[in-house]
Amino acid sequence: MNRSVLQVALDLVELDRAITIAGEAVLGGADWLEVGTPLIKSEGMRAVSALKSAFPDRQIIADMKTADTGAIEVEMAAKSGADIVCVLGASDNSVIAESVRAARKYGVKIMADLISVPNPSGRAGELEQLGVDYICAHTGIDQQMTGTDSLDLLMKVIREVSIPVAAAGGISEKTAPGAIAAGASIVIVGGSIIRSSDVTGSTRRIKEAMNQPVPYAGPDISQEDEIREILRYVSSSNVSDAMHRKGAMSGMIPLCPGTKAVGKAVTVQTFAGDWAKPVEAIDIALPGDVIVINNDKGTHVAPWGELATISCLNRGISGVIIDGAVRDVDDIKKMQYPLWSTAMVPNAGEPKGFGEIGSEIQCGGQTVNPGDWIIADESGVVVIPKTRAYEIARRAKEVYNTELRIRQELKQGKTLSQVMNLLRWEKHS
Ligand SMILES: O=C(CO)[C@H](O)[C@H](O)COP(=O)(O)O
Repeated sequence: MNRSVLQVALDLVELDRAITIAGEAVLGGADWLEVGTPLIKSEGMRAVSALKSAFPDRQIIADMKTADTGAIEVEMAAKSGADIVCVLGASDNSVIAESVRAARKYGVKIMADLISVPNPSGRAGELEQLGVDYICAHTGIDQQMTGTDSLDLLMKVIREVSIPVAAAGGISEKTAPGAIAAGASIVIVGGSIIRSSDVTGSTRRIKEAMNQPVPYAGPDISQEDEIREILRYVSSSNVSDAMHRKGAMSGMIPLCPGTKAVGKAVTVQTFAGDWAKPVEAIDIALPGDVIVINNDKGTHVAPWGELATISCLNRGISGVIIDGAVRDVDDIKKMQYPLWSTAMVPNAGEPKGFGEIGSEIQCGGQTVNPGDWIIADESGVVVIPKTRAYEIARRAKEVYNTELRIRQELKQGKTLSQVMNLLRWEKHS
């Protein structure tokens, strides 16, 4: 292969949307079109034949992820119009050999996907010996969320084979030049194109980036900075979706609607409005943190007010969440400080010094540990366990991007029910 190829992966579940998006991607310069595994599972082989009929001059890749019955699956895909059939590189050699035999018989090519292969560089060489036509160095979507890097895998396998290698897994305009510089002949892009509100523009930008290969220097920000960057633009609702509806506090009212807080939790347990520990937490918290307080169900007396809020502003604390009451509401509203509470009351407590800073607490019905991430906006407050914060932030970004595309389709006149094909996907008992 002389020139690098952009393969757009149509990882969708609706055929009509896949064809529309494929058309937009082709306008932007997509060379090859992949019928993604979710589309094949949802629509079957008719998705392959429909894509081939709609785009007869493009190579159509059927991402079957075949793990058994290689000959049957390759025959089905080939007879439906696929030019290349994707099988799992981790499959037994007998499956690969049968797939290759069937591919030769029906005049199609085999791409072997290295997803989850324990020894990718060794296996890539074996797959070449078994006769596959392309190797795909692929980091799966769930793996990407935990921070696995697809270009690391590409670099491990590229020198092990002489057949063309494809790079796949979260590739974007930023990382595509690195894939080409590392030697990929094919760059496979799904999410960065199909979830874009401007599919044609995103495809064009990735194609242009592929023409300027630059060695990949690894991620340019730390995981913690990436979490903060993502949480600043996604919403608490996006995060709740990413957490399968877990993590939302109940009864939290934003004192200053329109404000947002994002940061790591500094937890405070206090009792009956005792404001000593909440106020001491301001000195312990770092700029960008969020103070999360449990006032042990006391709503008749407030552990927080205006002066504490001024102190928080001065220290750069990102926000305050109180399972309990706040007072001096008018003054805090003037400051437009990000604060959520379950109640308001004028009574102040006493600074007695009971309670604890930095222990596990309950807040709005959720368990919060120090260092857990908090995102709070007008819809409410969501707590993200620190052990999954990177993964959840990246999944929330996927939710956000998916909604960008759906919003675009709504603007074009479709109803939400039509875009989501609700009637088809209703749950059957
Ligand atoms: O095969 C796939 C998932 O199993 C995807 O098609 C592949 O990972 C490319 O999509 P993305 O760019 O979103 O990772």
